[in-house]
Amino acid sequence: MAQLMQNSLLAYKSPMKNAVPSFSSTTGVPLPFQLKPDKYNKFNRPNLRLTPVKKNKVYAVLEMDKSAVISEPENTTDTNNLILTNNSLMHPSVIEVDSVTELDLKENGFRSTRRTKLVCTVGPACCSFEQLEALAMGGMNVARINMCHGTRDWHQNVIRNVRKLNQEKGYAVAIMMDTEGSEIHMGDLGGGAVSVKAEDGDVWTFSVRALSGPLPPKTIHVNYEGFAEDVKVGDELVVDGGMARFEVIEKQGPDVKCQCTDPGLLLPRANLTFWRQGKVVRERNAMLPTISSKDWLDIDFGISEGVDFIAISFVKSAEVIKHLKSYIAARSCDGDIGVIAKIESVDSLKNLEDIIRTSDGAMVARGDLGAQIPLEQVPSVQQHVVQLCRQLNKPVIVASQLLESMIEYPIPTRAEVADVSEAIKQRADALMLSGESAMGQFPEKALDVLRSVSLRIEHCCREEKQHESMPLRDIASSLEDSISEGICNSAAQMANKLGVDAIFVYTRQGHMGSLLSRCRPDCPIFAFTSSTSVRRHLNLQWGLIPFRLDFSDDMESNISRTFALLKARGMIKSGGLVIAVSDMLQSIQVMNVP
Ligand SMILES: Nc1ncnc2c1ncn2[C@@H]1O[C@H](COP(=O)(O)OP(=O)(O)O)[C@@H](O)[C@H]1O
Ligand SMILES: C=C(OP(=O)(O)O)C(=O)O
Ligand SMILES: [K+]
Ligand SMILES: [Mg+2]
Repeated sequence: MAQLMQNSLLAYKSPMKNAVPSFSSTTGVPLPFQLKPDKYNKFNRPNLRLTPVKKNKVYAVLEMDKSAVISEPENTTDTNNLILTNNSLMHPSVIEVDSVTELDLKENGFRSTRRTKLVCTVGPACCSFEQLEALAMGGMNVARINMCHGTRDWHQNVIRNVRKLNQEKGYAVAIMMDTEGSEIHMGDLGGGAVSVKAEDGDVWTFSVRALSGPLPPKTIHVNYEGFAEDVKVGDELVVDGGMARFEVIEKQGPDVKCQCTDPGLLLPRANLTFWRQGKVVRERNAMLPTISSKDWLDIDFGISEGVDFIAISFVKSAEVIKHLKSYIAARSCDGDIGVIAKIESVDSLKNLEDIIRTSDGAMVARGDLGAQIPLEQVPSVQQHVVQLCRQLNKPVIVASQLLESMIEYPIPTRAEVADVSEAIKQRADALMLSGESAMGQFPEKALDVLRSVSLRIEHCCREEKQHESMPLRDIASSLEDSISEGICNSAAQMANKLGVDAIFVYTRQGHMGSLLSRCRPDCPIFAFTSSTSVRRHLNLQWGLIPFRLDFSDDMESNISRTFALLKARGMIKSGGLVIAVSDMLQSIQVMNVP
């Protein structure tokens, strides 16, 4: 017995009337089972749909609406048996794509698909399988887990839920693990409180003592041992970039007494910075390793769980990224975990280009960044990082406070919508939700705002031909890379000039896919890869619609097969103009969908 999964596609090869329909794959590997006549007898049965294709050797494609069980033949000489030789039966389908993308392509046509990718931080408000599925349906491309919070068991459960979603529903949601980093932060609040109010004039104790049991009132634990020695009376203590402020009034050994000068809410594990004469103080804490010993354990956990990306907090230099990348290469079996540098400190800005060049992507982590540089500089730093990442062909995420008010309210402020629009106009690869999805009241609504604003703004930019045509630097370091780069740049240029409907890219490692995404062409890019892991990685990049598909070195047959498979599922229509490129055949093909 073999299980035919929902949406399985079978290529139907026997056009003869009343003949035994035989099924084959391009690989032609026979499977050791057959379909009983009564199971397939009538193609108009609700669970089988036959779409004629009449192209090359594929005459039709069968689509399963429901799962079906195929049994071993009772009599192998029975010529009425349907011979299934399609290896795709072992996968959910020949071409793997999730139902949301499929429906979007069917209903809206492929030109109107969303180009900006969406990252959701997973927290208590969205961690169940059903909640994660709702986010995937709402457009989540990447799920981020923040190792600052929660236990490893909790995170493991989230990772498994996302993986199940991908396996069972065809999604390619990537998992990004974000490290805690070793900057100074507060501990959990006493009694499991979600927040406490610091009132104006109140005196609080910030202590580095290991406080066991319930915390005394108005006491906060600080994770960095040198804290009590490094601060001075008169220093300003800023919580979470200004959510509350204190002035250091007295030092008592491990305890630091501080008076609240700006009342506000204290949240568990909020970041702390201390300022002296208008500058962030970087005493010994500047010497703390970027990756703490706890972070290394989390990284080992991430590697063993097979996360797709690891985001490193408070990166100061390219060295740490290099180190982590070689650590991962030595330990992970397929070595395909991308390292994302979080740009959130003064030090990261000093070494920006080196850091980005060494990483597999970057995040403009505006939360902590805004606590380390004057707030009015954050927008220009964001724009600079976004542009630099595009030049260096690294995906970039704009993060933090995009829809902060939606933690509590079902609609965003107009200013938040304007901020989101600006990031979309800058053509960042991805936008990220933090507290909005992790612990807010309206995770799905917040995601929906990002989705609908992205669609709207992208559409406007295309209509008004508003986007800048950024001259792209040459980045290739070998002749082969140079050829790939040239092909992608030209293909994107042609696509814009000819007004093609889509670019198809057959990309084994994802490199050609990302080079095309870097050009930010007017049309969407259908990226076909045989690797499920590459497919997830491509899901962080602007404009790419990643499909999993087995393909051969024969581009002619790859393309006609892709057309047949996509047409059979209504994802493309005859007559559309397509440009195809691949990393096997160094050429650009322009053709109409037959
Ligand atoms: N795994 C988790 N468990 C509990 N709470 C979480 C978790 N992840 C995120 N949160 C909550 O969501 C808020 C926003 O998430 P995030 O921006 O990632 O963290 P932070 O505010 O620490 O920078 C956190 O402050 C925390 O309250
Ligand atoms: C994304 C950020 O990092 P975290 O949420 O881990 O502090 C940030 O600081 O903006
Ligand atoms: K973090
Ligand atoms: Mg941060």
